[in-house]
Amino acid sequence: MIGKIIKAQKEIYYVLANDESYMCKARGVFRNQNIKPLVGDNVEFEIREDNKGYINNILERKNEIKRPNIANIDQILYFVTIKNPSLNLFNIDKYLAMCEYINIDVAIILSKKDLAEEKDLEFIRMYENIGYKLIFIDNYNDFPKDKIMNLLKGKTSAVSGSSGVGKSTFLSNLVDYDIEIGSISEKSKRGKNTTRHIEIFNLGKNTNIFDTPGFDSFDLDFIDDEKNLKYCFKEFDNKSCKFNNCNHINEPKCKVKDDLLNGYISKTRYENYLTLFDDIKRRREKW
Ligand SMILES: Nc1nc2c(ncn2[C@@H]2O[C@H](COP(=O)(O)OP(=O)(O)OP(=O)(O)O)[C@@H](O)[C@H]2O)c(=O)[nH]1
Ligand SMILES: [Zn+2]
Repeated sequence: MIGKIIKAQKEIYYVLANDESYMCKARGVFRNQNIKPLVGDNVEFEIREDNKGYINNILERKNEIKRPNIANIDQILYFVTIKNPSLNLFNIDKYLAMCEYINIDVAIILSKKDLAEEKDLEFIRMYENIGYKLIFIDNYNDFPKDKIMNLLKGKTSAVSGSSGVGKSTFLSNLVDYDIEIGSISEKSKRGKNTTRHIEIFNLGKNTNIFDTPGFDSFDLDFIDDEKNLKYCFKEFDNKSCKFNNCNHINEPKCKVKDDLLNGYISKTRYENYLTLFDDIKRRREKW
């Protein structure tokens, strides 16, 4: 059978297939090859006579991220707030660059919109102009469930963002935590001090969401050469400069700098690009 690992706890993997979940172990051969099945993996498994499940094969991964270590993410919902915690455009641009680099779609969720004033929201609307999906939510008084379900439909999504941006509250608006896992009904043990396992919640046919602790803190160590950063800024036209390897910094006849002067590219985005460029370069040179 083929299914998807929706939860891993110790050495037990819960595999969902045809709306049924099966407890499986990974075959020893994985351990020998130092391969660990991940939550999100699509796998071939079998149920043997003793009613125990065994994962025989892991299907090719579309992608994989660390912290938490999960696989096959179709899209990330990246949570930001204007206040509590306050907006940090540099972190946003860094995060979006990472998503572009590893080629995962990302939608921006502006959470706690009740705490934001209209003028503050302008900064965030800029990302919509660049081409990112953007949804405003208020988890308590104005939760746009239809819009969110529309965004999630048919995909496996993961939630991320800094601590305190409302990720857990968001998930509790979507998911009934009394979920059934095979015959075992489990009350999810969330809360600050409980150890958490990684889990996928099924929200409908082919629609899943990872319940994850978030992975907002990361280094740009994923980009090994600053020359690749320009491809991680969606709105940069990398084809129209005088030099085709233009990094859009000091080169003459640069289309990106023209676009900046004309206001098509935002000043903060461009400045964050320069800072990230230097960070990556400095780290590379230190190696
Ligand atoms: N005003 C307002 N407060 C919210 C909203 N959503 C969540 N909160 C509050 O913000 C605080 C943090 O919410 P959480 O859902 O725990 O945030 P989190 O992103 O899961 O935080 P971590 O678990 O630390 O990663 C809580 O006190 C929530 O009650 C919202 O839409 N508006
Ligand atoms: Zn250029």
